[in-house]
Amino acid sequence: METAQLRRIILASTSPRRRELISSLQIPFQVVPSHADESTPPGWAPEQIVMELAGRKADVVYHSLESSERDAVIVGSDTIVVRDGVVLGKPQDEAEAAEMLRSLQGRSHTVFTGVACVDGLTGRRMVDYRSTLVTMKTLTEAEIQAYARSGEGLDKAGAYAIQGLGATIVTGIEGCYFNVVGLPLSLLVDMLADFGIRVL
Ligand SMILES: Cc1cn([C@H]2C[C@H](O)[C@@H](COP(=O)(O)OP(=O)(O)OP(=O)(O)O)O2)c(=O)[nH]c1=O
Repeated sequence: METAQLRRIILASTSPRRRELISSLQIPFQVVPSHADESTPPGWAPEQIVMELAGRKADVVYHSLESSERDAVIVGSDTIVVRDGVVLGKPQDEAEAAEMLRSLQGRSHTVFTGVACVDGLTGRRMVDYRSTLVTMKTLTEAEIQAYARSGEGLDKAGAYAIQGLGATIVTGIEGCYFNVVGLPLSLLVDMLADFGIRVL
């Protein structure tokens, strides 16, 4: 019997989207919310930001584990939206959500998600990222206001949710869809395989 299959996965996240996405792997996992500091110095490249924050989220949970809980691989993840080199995180309120949508509509932007896996037993880490190009249709001011008012984008990077009503304002994507929703599953599966966890 492969001992590898006995390893647990801990998702270091408060995000219901990530929980839902990881559940599609059909392997058992546990969720432990991670409250890592999410500030980064100015001037960092998008991929550097998301890999650092994904790593921090996984590390916080790794360091909180009792020694008896260590037979696990801890997964952390972070998503940002980047338009013309400007990093957009989550909007503070409806007004900022509308402002973000105004800057994203009628053009393309890139969504970056970092993924970190930490071996709870050895502390070995692996961090990587994916980027996806998203094109949004041209929106009227009334449509921007209506979407912002829906509240759907308030806890999402870039103030929209491609998996929700936001699907109606996205005209196309290039790259991994799941990366936009917050967890690039094909990347995660490759990383987990490196830690001895096989999905297929
Ligand atoms: C662009 C986009 C982002 N998002 C989400 C993914 C992330 O959950 C969120 C970006 O915030 P993150 O800080 O990456 O994650 P989080 O705070 O939701 O969860 P945690 O740090 O505890 O893991 O935006 C969507 O759900 N749909 C989208 O279309």
